[in-house]
Amino acid sequence: MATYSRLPGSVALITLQNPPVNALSAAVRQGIVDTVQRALKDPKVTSVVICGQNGKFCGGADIREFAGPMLGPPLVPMIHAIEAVDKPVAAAIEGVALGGGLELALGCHYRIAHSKALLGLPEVTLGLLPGAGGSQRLPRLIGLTAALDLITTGRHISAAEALKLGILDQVTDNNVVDQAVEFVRRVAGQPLDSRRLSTLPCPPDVDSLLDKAMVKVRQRSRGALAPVACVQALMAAASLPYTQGMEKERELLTTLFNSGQARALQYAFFSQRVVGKWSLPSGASWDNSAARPISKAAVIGLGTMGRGIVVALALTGISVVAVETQEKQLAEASQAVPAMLQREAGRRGLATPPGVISFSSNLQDVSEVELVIEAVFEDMSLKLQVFRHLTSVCRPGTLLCSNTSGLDIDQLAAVTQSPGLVVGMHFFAPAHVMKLLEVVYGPRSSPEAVATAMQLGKRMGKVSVAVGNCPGFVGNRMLKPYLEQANFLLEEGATPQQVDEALEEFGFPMGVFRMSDLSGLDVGWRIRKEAGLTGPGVESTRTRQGRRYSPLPDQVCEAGRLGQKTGRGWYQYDGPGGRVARSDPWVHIFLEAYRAEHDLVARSIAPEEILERCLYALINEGFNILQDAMAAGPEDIDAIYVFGYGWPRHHGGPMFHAGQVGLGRILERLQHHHHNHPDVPHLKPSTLLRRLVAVGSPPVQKWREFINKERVHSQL
Ligand SMILES: CC/C=C\CC(=O)SCCNC(=O)CCNC(=O)[C@H](O)C(C)(C)COP(=O)(O)OP(=O)(O)OC[C@H]1O[C@@H](n2cnc3c(N)ncnc32)[C@H](O)[C@@H]1OP(=O)(O)O
Repeated sequence: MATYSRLPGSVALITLQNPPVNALSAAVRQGIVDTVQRALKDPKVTSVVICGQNGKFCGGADIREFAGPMLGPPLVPMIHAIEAVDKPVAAAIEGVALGGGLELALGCHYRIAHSKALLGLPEVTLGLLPGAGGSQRLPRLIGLTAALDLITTGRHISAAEALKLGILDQVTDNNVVDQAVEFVRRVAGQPLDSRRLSTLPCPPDVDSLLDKAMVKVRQRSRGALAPVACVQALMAAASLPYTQGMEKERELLTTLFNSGQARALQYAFFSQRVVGKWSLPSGASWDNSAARPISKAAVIGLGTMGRGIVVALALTGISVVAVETQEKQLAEASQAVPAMLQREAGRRGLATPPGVISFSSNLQDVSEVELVIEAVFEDMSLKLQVFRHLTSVCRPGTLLCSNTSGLDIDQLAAVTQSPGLVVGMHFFAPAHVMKLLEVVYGPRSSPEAVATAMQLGKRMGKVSVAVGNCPGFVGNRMLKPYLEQANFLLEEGATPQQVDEALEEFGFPMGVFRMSDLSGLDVGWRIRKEAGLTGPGVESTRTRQGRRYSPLPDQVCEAGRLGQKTGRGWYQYDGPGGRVARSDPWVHIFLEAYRAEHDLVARSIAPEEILERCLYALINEGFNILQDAMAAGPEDIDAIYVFGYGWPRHHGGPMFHAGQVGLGRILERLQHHHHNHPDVPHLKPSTLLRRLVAVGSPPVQKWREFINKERVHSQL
């Protein structure tokens, strides 16, 4: 709703009230329409201020309403009515003015903001465009270049930047409502024509800026509809009168609204919030578990991951003891880390935190910290050694975390004096940049330890997801069948390029083989060696541990082709460290020889089969994970894939995508592929998938409840 009050001196104050962010629900829109009418009719009122309750102007349209039929007054005429008022109307912006919230402010004649306010048009991130006139008013106010940037990236900007761009008329450190009231009193009676943005001319696109932007946007966000529609709306603003521009805006918005992509992106928005409210099968959650405050931490091992973790911690203001026992590595890290910290702080617009990192080669130096993150090589015996040492040097009560990407947390906990204080904190490279953190709880991890790791993740700006302790946890466990299928497809006749192109066309920033070259083929090789699947003494067959196995990646790695770092992998590069992947005749000859050796006849494989085999195998493992209670719900898996594995956000995440494709279809295709490849257990449809199909394929939002019920009745 919106409340109305008349302040002394003939100013009407309209306050939006819809906690927590004053989203423009039907009730709020009705409230605005009614109160604006009231202000218009009241002869004693000479000017109007619109503000939001509880320090937040407005977080935009109410996203929850998008799923149902449109009720209440529509936004566009509501904003037009405000713009048409013949008394000055000012938006008093505190907290946020985002999406429809900023569009509402653009309909006001003046905009005054608090210096800490954030403004933006993030609709593109929800699969939409600023469809309440924002795509037409903003370029009229700040020009095409700046409007293009804000609308196609959806980024939030500070009040200072908004003032510089011309979005705001005034910024204040004081009470913003008081300032806005004073402002409108001052301007009351002045002509308003030039303040009505819809009546101003839009600058023309003289340098084909928008054509160039369209090419860039299509390249950058492969397959995503909203960024393209945003540019089209700006093209309309630049070339058509306002009314026709608005018609185009509405037409584009309708197309986007009805697209699966908008639903996927809105689901992704809510998933991110759902996973923050973690809960464990034991019933532990934020409601009953308190996080410990952490001000001093240590990181053990200063390879690529360890360095990134040090930077991520330091950026939060935590003092970090960075330990590396190899002198050469320590010397390199103590040069590299401060530079990384400075770069990352600059990228985030922060001052470099002074002197919070100390470097050491001595493990004894961690004795005073409250939390340790071990980031040594992915080798269980080495990690056990580190944990034994830590438990003897750290003071009682220190949280011991491992950055393992898939090893058994419980085994590590078992060698410590307080197994309850051991959790996994699985970062993704580069750890100071990537948003995802898997917080891995073992059977003995205490709720307090999980809460502390989740809270620390939040402080570092991560999307932290609590996951159970199983080989590979959630992300890498699902990656295994995906990678496996990609290798099998090579055996059957595909090339690395064909596989990568199909996946990149789907929307992944990089296909599986390009990704493997980037991370290094030795990484996977070592994990397979640890699992007893490859290495000296393992027989070179295509069946290992009772299932089909492809030795292809082992052989490429053993040929010294480790990927980008050696200039050769599944592709060739200009040299070691090269970034541009080119097809390599060596790989094609190697694949032909391999197929001949194993009597495999190459066949032509369609992109559809590539996608089905890779993605459905991965999705199937997601169902197994839910069935095993290693993830609390499909949102957790989807957040992991969107934030950590490059799953295209406009496809929501693997589990959401399964629902979009249709669970019946996924089941049928898995059955088909499993029938053709009975020696591949990952293609055998999971029991949970079968159960969901049997009960009529409920929407993804209902799975959590279904799984819990099935578990109670021991159906899973
Ligand atoms: C016709 C088309 C015209 C307009 C289209 C639009 O306006 S689309 C909406 C554009 N707005 C946005 O994209 C803003 C989305 N919200 C945010 O970015 C953040 O929530 C915000 C406002 C920066 C606040 O962040 P904070 O970290 O403080 O809180 P949190 O994100 O956890 O949100 C708190 C709860 O509010 C819910 N929520 C936030 N925004 C909206 C919204 N626009 N509609 C509905 N609900 C919203 C959010 O889900 C949280 O709910 P909870 O139940 O507590 O999880």
